[in-house]
Amino acid sequence: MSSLEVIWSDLIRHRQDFANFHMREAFAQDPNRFDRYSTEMDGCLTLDYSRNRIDQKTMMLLENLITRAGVAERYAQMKSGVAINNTEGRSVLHIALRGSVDEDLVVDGQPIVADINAVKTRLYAFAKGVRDGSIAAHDGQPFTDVVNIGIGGSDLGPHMVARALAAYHDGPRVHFVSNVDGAHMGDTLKTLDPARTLFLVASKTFTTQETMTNARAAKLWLVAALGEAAVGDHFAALSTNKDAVEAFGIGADRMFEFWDWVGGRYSVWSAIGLPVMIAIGPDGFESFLAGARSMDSHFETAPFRRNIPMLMAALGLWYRNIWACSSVAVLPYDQRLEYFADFLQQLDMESNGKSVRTDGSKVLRPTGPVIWGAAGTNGQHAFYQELHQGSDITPCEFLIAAKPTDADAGQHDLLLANCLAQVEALALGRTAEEAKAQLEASGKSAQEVAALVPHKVFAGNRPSSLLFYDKLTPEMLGRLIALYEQKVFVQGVVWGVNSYDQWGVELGKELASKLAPAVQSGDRGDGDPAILDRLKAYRAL
Ligand SMILES: O=P(O)(O)OC[C@H]1O[C@](O)(CO)[C@@H](O)[C@@H]1O
Repeated sequence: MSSLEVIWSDLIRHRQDFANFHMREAFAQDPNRFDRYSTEMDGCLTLDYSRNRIDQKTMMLLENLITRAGVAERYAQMKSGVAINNTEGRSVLHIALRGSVDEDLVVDGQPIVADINAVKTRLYAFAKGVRDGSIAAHDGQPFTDVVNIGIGGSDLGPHMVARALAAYHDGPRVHFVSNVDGAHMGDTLKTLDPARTLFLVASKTFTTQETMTNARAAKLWLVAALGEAAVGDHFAALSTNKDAVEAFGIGADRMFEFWDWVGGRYSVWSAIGLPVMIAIGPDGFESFLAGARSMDSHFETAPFRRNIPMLMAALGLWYRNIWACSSVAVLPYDQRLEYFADFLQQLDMESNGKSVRTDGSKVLRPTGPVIWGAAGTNGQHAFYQELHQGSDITPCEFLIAAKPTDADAGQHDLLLANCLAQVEALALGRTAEEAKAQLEASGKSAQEVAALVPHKVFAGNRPSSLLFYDKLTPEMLGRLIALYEQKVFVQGVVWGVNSYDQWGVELGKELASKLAPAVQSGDRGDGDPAILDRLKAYRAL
């Protein structure tokens, strides 16, 4: 058995030590449990993981697992430009976009830091121009609205970030259209004036069916109102595919490139961040990058028990592989992080939702869990019932700021109280005695008490971690995203998968492209007859 498998076996055996574990007793017996199982970074971000089914031995075994899996070695390879995305023969260097690699790093013969800086200079100049009106619409007047057309990594990152940083917007309004459902574009355009609207076509490949269809729809809408001559002024492209951008009719001066070594779901730090640059300005974007850079350096240098991404990855492995938890709930108590779980869904599930290892052999144990969640307190009134009393155990990751971004009328105190109450309730639960006492105090008869007690008992002992941050600034958001990117990296290395390809998305894309002409023309073509017959039936409706 390999040394890694020995640690896995130790972890499986160690689970039995928790047969009688309850967080209630763990806290009662150890007044220092919070100090023992929490850590902070730069005085602005704390991870409290004390409400988990863990003890010192768990943490020691998980640290061994991560060390033996070669996480540090893999990260060194990633940083030096080794093509760790082996199925696509690509380096993985999104960390370079935030300045976390050597200045003189050369990839495929190119000094990439110089390339990054050159494109960033152009992006910032463009963003500034759009913001101050020096880059104007066809009629010479400033743009008031910017529509980003993209999907997946070319939408989720910038959309989530733009929403999260709403308090810092001082540029034109930004909108995001992703779905090929015409209602998405239609509803967005209804609110806009073509003369004042700039479109950013965001697509790494510039071939994605949804994005190209939506981009053509936007072009038709614009041309119908302003004429063909306006297209050059009202469109820009964010892509790695120069030829396709030119073929669409967007000039080289309006194309902002990025590179094959930036994965779609890791691309918000690149030209794909242009809508954010326009909304909050280049200085704000620099802070966003700086936050991510500080998380990268923390990840590389902090010892395991103080390393926030490592600890979160370790806990995820513990629950996924030893406790067979199939999902993780991400619960930001921050309305502006309402798209955070959607973003993490792609980041985590497209990265680690894999069944084969980098060498093509089958994975040995379950990999990436389902990631889901919603902003608190709304989630409390939707799915928390299941979190507290459902038959599955779902580890929860809570996020909350110490301070609100805007002054409020005391709402933030209530938000914080709700968040802490949930964390507490999940961990401690409510015993039958407590439920009984409460019911008796409310004047219920003995019969009613007996009938209600089973429903009022909360088992507790439900795991959660809490990320407590100072304030949702661009800098903090950069830290949080990089934290999750690094967490996903660590788990991918331990499972032995390639976290940077996404072949699982391809089959559906291929079939949709094949079926599209048949749907459009009604012709059976060479598609699956069963599907085509069903299409005919739909059409007849
Ligand atoms: O930026 P593109 O090339 O349009 O791709 C969009 C998205 O499509 C995917 O390939 C699959 O959803 C993602 O990895 C990517 O972020």
